[in-house]
Amino acid sequence: MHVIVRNLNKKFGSFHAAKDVSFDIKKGKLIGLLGPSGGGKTTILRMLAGLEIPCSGDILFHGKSVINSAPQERGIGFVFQNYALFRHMTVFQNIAFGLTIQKKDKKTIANKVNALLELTGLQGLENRYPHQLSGGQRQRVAFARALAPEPQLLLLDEPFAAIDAKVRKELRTWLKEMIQRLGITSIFVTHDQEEAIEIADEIIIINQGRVEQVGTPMQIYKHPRSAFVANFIGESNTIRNIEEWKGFSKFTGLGAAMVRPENVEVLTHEEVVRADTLPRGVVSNVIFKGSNWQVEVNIEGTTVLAYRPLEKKEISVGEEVNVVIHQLHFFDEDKANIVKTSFNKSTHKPLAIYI
Ligand SMILES: Nc1ncnc2c1ncn2[C@@H]1O[C@H](COP(=O)(O)OP(=O)(O)OP(=O)(O)O)[C@@H](O)[C@H]1O
Repeated sequence: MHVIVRNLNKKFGSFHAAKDVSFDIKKGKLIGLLGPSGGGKTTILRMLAGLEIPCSGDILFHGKSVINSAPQERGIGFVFQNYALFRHMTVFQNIAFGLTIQKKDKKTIANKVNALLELTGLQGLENRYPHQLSGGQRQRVAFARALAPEPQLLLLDEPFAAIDAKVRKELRTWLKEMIQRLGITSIFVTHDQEEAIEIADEIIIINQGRVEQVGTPMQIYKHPRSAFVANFIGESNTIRNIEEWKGFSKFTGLGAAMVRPENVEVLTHEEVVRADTLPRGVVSNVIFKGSNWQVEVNIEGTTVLAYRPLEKKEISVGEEVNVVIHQLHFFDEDKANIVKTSFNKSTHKPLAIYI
């Protein structure tokens, strides 16, 4: 189902929980609504489901407004974080619930439930009650139950929040494959950036009731539109005084710079060609991360995180080093600027290129 959300507003008393929220979701996409706690993600999901009435704005499914449609008329499946299975019903009865409500005949129900048991890998567990299942199995039942009435849109509210880390990872991959296979448009709420990056086709970043940015995980990581997004997605360094660093005096007046650790190169005394043209600092921490070293360097009072390849010489705390900043982000009210630096190989003199 193609979903269009236009200028949705929701107030709870004087509190503005959703502010002019707009986005489009193409059919079959898996979308992550990502943002800090209290940002308004669940409120947006509930408005899509018809469980919360917006103060203004519109929601279109297949190009038709559903703003006045009741939840049961919207063709939506729901999966919540706390399973919300019926405790007194077996797995079979839980999955069959929506079909029973629709008054489908017994044979149709049995066929559908059996197909879903197979799809979700729950065969053999159909006669168990929820308390006889693991957290991961319960969440699969919740998923199968939501799918049974063949919804056109699946809404998942923190579906993995109550599940331990290892099973959670497995379930994420499972869910992504399942949704791809079924081609059902799905929106899931999470405040876990890793989860969103791993499984979403597109991410909608929500903060303080507003859409901060919409894009693929890669687009958002590489081109964050605001300092908030840059800090929320991935690791980043905020450098407030970069104009005081050697070679960066031309960046006066641009405000804080944001730099990703992979764009900071640490050079030891032996590796540097012209130390006098580059910022200089002292290594304050080194952590072995399996695939690289995480190095923290104190430069002009700011601690900067950098990644250092394992094939390079090991660095020690207290060592004096130089750093090359390959890319920086600066944010204005309504504009994001990326600055790539190109270095003269023999002098290391930075030449700024704005892109
Ligand atoms: N029924 C309500 N009455 C009053 N305030 C509400 C109501 N529902 C939500 N809110 C407020 O709206 C804001 C957004 O809540 P919402 O649950 O949508 O955020 P969220 O991003 O989903 O957060 P979380 O990740 O913690 O679930 C919060 O400040 C919340 O307290």
